[in-house]
Amino acid sequence: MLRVALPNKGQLSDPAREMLREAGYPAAHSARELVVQDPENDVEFFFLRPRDIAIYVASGQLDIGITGLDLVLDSGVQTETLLELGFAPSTFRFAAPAGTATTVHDLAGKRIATSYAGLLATRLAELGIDATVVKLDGAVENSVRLGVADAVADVVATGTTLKQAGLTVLGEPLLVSQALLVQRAGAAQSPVVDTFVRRLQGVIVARAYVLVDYDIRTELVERACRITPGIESPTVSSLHDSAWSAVRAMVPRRDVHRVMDELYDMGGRGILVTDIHACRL
Ligand SMILES: Nc1ncnc2c1ncn2[C@@H]1O[C@H](COP(=O)(O)OP(=O)(O)OP(=O)(O)O)[C@@H](O)[C@H]1O
Ligand SMILES: O=P(O)(O)OC[C@H]1O[C@H](OP(=O)(O)OP(=O)(O)O)[C@H](O)[C@@H]1O
Ligand SMILES: [Mg+2]
Repeated sequence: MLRVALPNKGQLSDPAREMLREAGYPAAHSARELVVQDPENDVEFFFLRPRDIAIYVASGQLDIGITGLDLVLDSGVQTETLLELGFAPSTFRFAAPAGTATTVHDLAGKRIATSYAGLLATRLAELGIDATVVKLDGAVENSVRLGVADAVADVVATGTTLKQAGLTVLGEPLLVSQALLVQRAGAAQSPVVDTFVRRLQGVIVARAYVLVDYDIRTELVERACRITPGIESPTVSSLHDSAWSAVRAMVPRRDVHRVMDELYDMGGRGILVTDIHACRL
């Protein structure tokens, strides 16, 4: 049975469960449980704190897990990334009250609060900055106002929390992070893991692409296919009126409106866009 670690709370928890539900693992949706069996798929889900997941996976107790890149690096254990999952995008950055520091090197000798002490220590060493790390559990942005630190190193997504705390980012991001599916470094290849990865990959592709169908005059098919090349090659079908053909292709969701405009300008008509619910490429 495949043993999978899932985040039990926090920013990763809901999107991880949603992705697994879309991948055909509805049992993973039972929130607030410690362990959930999914006999149909021969999988056992363990709900764990997000920052502990890399530790369970690296130790070999669990086969694979969903966690964040920042949490993996912070834990200092060795894991292998099987898949970037595309959710919980964030950066890890220094921030300080405006006017108190202009470059990251102004942080030398200062107190920096973080809940990612391992990651921060690594980055400070790489930057050659000698500073005091103040380890906090969360709500790190409050630490400067409350006088326990001079700056913070924290997760920034929209920047709203930093702004509320009156802090300004300093320097470039120390890390760009997102949710990952990880396994133990050096784990042997396993068909059960491969199936799990393929299912999640199917969800990622289904989210990133739409299916576009359109009719085009037959002499324009070649030109139109250059706009919608698809993954392998678009499907071209003949219509009852042989002057026209029908084309079907997968198109990146973010490009779809530009593609529709270009097809329409070229004479494409009956352009239909459909969501993809699941796929295997
Ligand atoms: N506002 C956010 N937007 C997107 N991703 C985020 C955000 N905050 C945290 N993350 C990411 O989510 C993952 C887990 O962080 P989260 O804050 O949920 O866990 P935690 O801090 O260990 O737990 P908790 O906050 O419940 O104590 C990390 O990879 C982090 O980068
Ligand atoms: O840039 P933003 O969109 O404002 O998001 C960033 C905030 O989100 C996370 O907080 P979380 O809700 O996990 O609370 P925590 O600080 O207690 O971990 C993170 O630690 C930041 O505080
Ligand atoms: Mg948090």
